[in-house]
Amino acid sequence: MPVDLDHIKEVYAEADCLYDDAEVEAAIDRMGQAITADLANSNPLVFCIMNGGLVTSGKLLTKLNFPLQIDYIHATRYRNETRGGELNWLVKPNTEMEDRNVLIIDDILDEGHTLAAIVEYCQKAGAKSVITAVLVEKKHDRKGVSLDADYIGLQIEDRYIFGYGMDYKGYWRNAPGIYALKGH
Ligand SMILES: O=P(O)(O)OC[C@H]1O[C@H](OP(=O)(O)OP(=O)(O)O)[C@H](O)[C@@H]1O
Ligand code: HPA
Repeated sequence: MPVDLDHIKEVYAEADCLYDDAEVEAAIDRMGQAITADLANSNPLVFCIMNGGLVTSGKLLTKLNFPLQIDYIHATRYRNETRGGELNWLVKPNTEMEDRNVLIIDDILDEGHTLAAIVEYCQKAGAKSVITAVLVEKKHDRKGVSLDADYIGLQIEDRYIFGYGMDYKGYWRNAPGIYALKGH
């Protein structure tokens, strides 16, 4: 079904800004400092989880001023909807991770299924350690798995959010802050 761009624009205009650009940047700075303190000598292999993890990965990686390698994984569970379903692996990792310290970067830990499946995949592929960093963690009691990320930028209330990589119907990943849908 074609997307109604007027609706997409209206959603942005009416959304509540939960964290503005400066607040999100400060959170990414803090994550960068913590990760640097812990991983600077561990030669990590960093996986960006596409698509949502793109913006957080790009911004965070420039704060990690030490030797590391980058690859990506493309897995999706929401497929431009506001409710998740089966995890669909579109691109599995290409870089050998046997005996590597793996750092996974994603935008959001919501019900937890996506991150849990990716962590398990990396562990089975022989990673020495699997460390996780998410820009936001959503607080609610609908967690599908019990999984805490190692680095969390911001805590978010239980609303559907977009911006900084997170989408509403495939749009507004580019929004310069974290916004919640009106009434959700
Ligand atoms: O904790 P969960 O409930 O599993 O949700 C978190 C996942 O959902 C989003 O991905 P999505 O499936 O929307 O794909 P996208 O990254 O392309 O937006 C987000 O980027 C996370 O990867
Ligand atoms: O609240 C959300 N917004 C965007 N993408 C998401 N993926 C899981 N939860 C969300």
